[in-house]
Amino acid sequence: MHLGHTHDGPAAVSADATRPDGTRRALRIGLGGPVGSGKTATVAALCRELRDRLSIAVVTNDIYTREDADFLLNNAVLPPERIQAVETGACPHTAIRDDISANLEAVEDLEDAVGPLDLILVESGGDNLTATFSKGLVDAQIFVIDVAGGDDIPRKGGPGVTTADLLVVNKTDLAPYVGSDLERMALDAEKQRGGLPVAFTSLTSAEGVGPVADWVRARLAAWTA
Ligand SMILES: Nc1nc2c(ncn2[C@@H]2O[C@H](COP(=O)(O)OP(=O)(O)OP(=O)(O)O)[C@@H](O)[C@H]2O)c(=O)[nH]1
Repeated sequence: MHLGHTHDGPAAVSADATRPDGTRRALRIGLGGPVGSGKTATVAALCRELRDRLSIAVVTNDIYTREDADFLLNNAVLPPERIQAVETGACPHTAIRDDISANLEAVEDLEDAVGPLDLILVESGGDNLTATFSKGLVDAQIFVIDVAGGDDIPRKGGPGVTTADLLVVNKTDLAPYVGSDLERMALDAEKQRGGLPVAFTSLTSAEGVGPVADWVRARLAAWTA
């Protein structure tokens, strides 16, 4: 399936935006990034920020468990029927890039069960810097790294850092404690990404996810335009 997706920013939309019944399907946004960078925390914060105005569902990917889904359920960020867990049983990036069938099924099941939906967030299992989503699964992707992973990660590059539609550098509150230089991270990210956006976040406060929520709103506006 070719979705005609590009990295040109909010104007980029997929070619097959309609469901078999002719209604517009939800915008699908993937969140990937290294283990522990804050993907689940970002998903939870986005749901809290956007759920009053948008119809949202989430697909989580874990290797052998449903820990991320359980975290979202326990924190009641969405009703249980809006959260689906995929157990990848193997390298997490396989399920989001190579054999996306389980994830596609989860996305379509959610749309059938609780649709119509505006937005589906697909959270990848934690992986390394090379994990990216198939464009057959998501319309746009967010790559989440954190300052505690080292301030040289943007400089090192890799497909997540260089090509994700939005790069999130999370846990800025920890920068003074781990000696990370945020300005250097911003400059390196800018150099690596050729103008694609970067958001610095700290999810220790409720409004910390603001820049990511704004970016999602802009994508959604382009999607529904
Ligand atoms: N100090 C601080 N801690 C954070 C922030 N965001 C997330 N955390 C914490 O970092 C830890 C990992 O966050 P998760 O959201 O589970 O990370 P993840 O990327 O989903 O992890 P995996 O799914 O295991 O790959 C948790 O203890 C969070 O509470 C932040 O902005 N600042």
